[in-house]
Amino acid sequence: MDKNKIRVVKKASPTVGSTTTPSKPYTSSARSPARSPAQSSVRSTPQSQAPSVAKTLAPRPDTLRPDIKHRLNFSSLKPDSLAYALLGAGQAIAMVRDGASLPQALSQVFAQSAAPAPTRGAIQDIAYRTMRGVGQAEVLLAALTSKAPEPSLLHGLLCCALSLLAEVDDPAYDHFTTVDQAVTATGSDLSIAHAKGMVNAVLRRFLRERDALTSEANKNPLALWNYPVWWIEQMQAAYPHDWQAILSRGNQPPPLTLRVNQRKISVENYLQLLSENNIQASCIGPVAVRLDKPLPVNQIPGFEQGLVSVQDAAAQLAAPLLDLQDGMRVLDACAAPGGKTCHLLEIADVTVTALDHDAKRLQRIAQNLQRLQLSATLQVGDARVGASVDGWWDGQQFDRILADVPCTASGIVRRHPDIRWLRRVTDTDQLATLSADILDNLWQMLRPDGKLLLVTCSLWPQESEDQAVAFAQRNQAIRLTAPGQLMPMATGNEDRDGLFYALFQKTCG
Ligand SMILES: C[S@@+](CC[C@H](N)C(=O)[O-])C[C@H]1O[C@@H](n2cnc3c(N)ncnc32)[C@H](O)[C@@H]1O
Repeated sequence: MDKNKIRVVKKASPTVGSTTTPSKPYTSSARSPARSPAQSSVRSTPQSQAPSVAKTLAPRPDTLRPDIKHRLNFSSLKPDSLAYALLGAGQAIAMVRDGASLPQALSQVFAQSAAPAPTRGAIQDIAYRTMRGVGQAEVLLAALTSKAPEPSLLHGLLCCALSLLAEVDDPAYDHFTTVDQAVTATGSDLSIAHAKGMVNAVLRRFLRERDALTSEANKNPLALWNYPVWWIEQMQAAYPHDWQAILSRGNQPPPLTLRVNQRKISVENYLQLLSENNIQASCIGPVAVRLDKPLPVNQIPGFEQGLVSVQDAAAQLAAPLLDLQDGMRVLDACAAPGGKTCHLLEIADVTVTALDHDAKRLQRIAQNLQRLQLSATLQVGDARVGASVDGWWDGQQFDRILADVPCTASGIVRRHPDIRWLRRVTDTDQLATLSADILDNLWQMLRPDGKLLLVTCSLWPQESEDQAVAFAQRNQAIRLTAPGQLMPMATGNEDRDGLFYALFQKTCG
């Protein structure tokens, strides 16, 4: 085999880009909260310590710069080469530095290339590996170069190569092959070909001096923890005793956890089906099954037939907390892509309205419902309005409301390692204000004695416990038992993201 060909990556991250794809809309809702109230109804009958470096990771503008829109020229590279994958991953990293989410960036890169599936897998894998260590790569790059490499593609490519070279135990790619292929990738694109010599020199020097350079870089918290400094400080303030462990957990690759659809199969029988397909897995929740090794969804037995969905174990707690009875009217108020909507329908014969202000994301609920052969009313609309004349609500109160409100997503960073670089320090308060407006509006839509479940995937108290306390006070809501702040865990069978749950009941009077 050609030594430069992509070999099977040992630690693939197949969950990326799957049904838990992160949400640029979380960000955009914070930045443009004044979206017009809705609109059409879609009915589905479905069926900073080193300032120079910190600056390079500072918040990006929302619009991609022209050099980021640069069309890559893959034509001189073999489609199954590591050089091809490095060029694609480098462009994706450059786009994230410029404000795109990683899944968005990867889909743009894929749209530009005719890469075969294994190369796409490698591009995605390298991009996610890089994202999990991009703070260190940036600090190293600053130490290895006299000025920031330009254009962004060159910077992104160097970050990818350095991240792969920084892997000491069981590296994904042979280090000398990585250097050779990074130089080939540089030479293949006219916009960066001039820097071939520099790339070669920087990467070879890193290999020679790796230990010294890495230990020097790690004196900088940006490199050591791989989070923006404001994020580290916010974590220290919120969790003074275990902030280091929480930050470290966020840099680990996530597991692939499935929710077994009990309408179709029992957990026991599904585990048996996996075993018959030589797939090792364990049960980590009432209907949560974690695969020992993540797999692309099209290789998961029964996925297309709706036996299972991809959903983190902590997220699987939402639907059961609502204490559903057959025949109830349920509003899932921030519903897309519909993970929790579908779970509601799997556990009871309820009538669900799934609302989201993002029509495109709403389509993903329709796809999920269809795969699972479930049915809901899909509604484009703003959860902050609805009780008014021009709102989307028909005026009939709901028995149950699920409010999985937009948030910073600070509890799910292991799945979305790009989020921390896309957030701004002001996002937490902005999103908390937006969510408070949503919650107050939804409360009017709940029947007396009805229950509302607040969910966030945040670790910041402003979005979670503080929000719950303030909401209960404003609305005289009764607070019922719920898990509260669940910290991200990855020990034994406790393997979950960091979510927050607060359950409220409306008084009858
Ligand atoms: C945390 S995600 C929901 C995840 C979903 N519940 C699930 O389990 O798959 C938050 C959702 O809120 C939506 N959203 C944000 N602001 C909104 C608003 N004002 N009205 C309705 N939906 C909104 C976003 O588009 C996003 O899809």
